[in-house]
Amino acid sequence: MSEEPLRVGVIGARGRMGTEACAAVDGAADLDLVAAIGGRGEWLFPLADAGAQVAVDLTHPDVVMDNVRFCLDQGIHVVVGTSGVTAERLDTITDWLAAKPELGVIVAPNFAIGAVLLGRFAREAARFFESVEIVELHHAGKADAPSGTAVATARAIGAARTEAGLGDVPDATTHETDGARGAQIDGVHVHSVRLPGLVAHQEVLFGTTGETLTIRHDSLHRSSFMPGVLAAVRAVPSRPGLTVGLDAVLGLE
Ligand SMILES: NC(=O)C1=CN([C@@H]2O[C@H](COP(=O)(O)OP(=O)(O)OC[C@H]3O[C@@H](n4cnc5c(N)ncnc54)[C@H](OP(=O)(O)O)[C@@H]3O)[C@@H](O)[C@H]2O)C=CC1
Ligand SMILES: O=C(O)C1=N[C@H](C(=O)O)C[C@H](O)C1
Repeated sequence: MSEEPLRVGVIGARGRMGTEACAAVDGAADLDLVAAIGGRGEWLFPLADAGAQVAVDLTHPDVVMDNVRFCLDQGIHVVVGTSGVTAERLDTITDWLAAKPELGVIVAPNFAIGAVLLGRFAREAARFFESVEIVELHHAGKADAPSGTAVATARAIGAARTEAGLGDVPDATTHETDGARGAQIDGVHVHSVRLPGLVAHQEVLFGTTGETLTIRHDSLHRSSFMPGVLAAVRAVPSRPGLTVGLDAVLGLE
């Protein structure tokens, strides 16, 4: 006897990612798209009314935490793709989950397999190079800068550098225009480019004496994110607690 399809709701269904995610869920035989919450001004109650078991949040950093809270209160597992989920916010979600031990939340800064691999390769390379900078390039409609992926990558590199006992990256700049060196996240300079025509791209540039290593990932279409979205949706009911990143979901840990 075949299992009942998993009932899934998408929050931010009118958006670029939400539209694509609704189509992907709709096209999966083992998933049932039971609610599509368009965006601003729409109540989340249809998620609960439709009996959604998993909600996918693809909205905006300003509202993502309220959405997660709502879903957990309603007993719904959550897959968060929205950026802006800081370390402090992750702690808050962990606190919420303590009262709902049967529920799972997966926070995925990037659903694309290439981006997940880039994160792993960058972490591995970090200890061998005295310098590193990140350049992230996105479409002009992106609300946040730097991207959530770049923030996660910078943090992972910063942690790997600390673990390896590396000091600050060498930087002799003493005369600069504001912003010329980008943002600094955990000691890593991060530069954000916004251009119509782009989708989502990231380069990590490592440098040491006599050599550089550049690791680049390009999402050329939002379809690149969909296998990761579906994998997270399928995995979250059997992953109680908080999961950050897709590594474990994709069997990479
Ligand atoms: N993890 C990943 O792999 C990926 C993550 N993302 C992230 O997903 C998020 C969405 O991206 P994208 O689809 O491009 O963005 P869009 O702007 O295209 O869509 C955002 C959606 O969220 C809704 N929304 C925005 N603000 C609010 C609000 N204040 N209250 C309720 N709903 C709101 C919008 O509604 P309305 O139509 O009314 O404005 C819209 O439905 C971003 O944070 C982005 O960084 C994107 C790509 C991949
Ligand atoms: O807004 C986007 O488009 C993307 N957002 C995520 C991020 O902030 O890292 C993931 C990907 O880069 C696309």
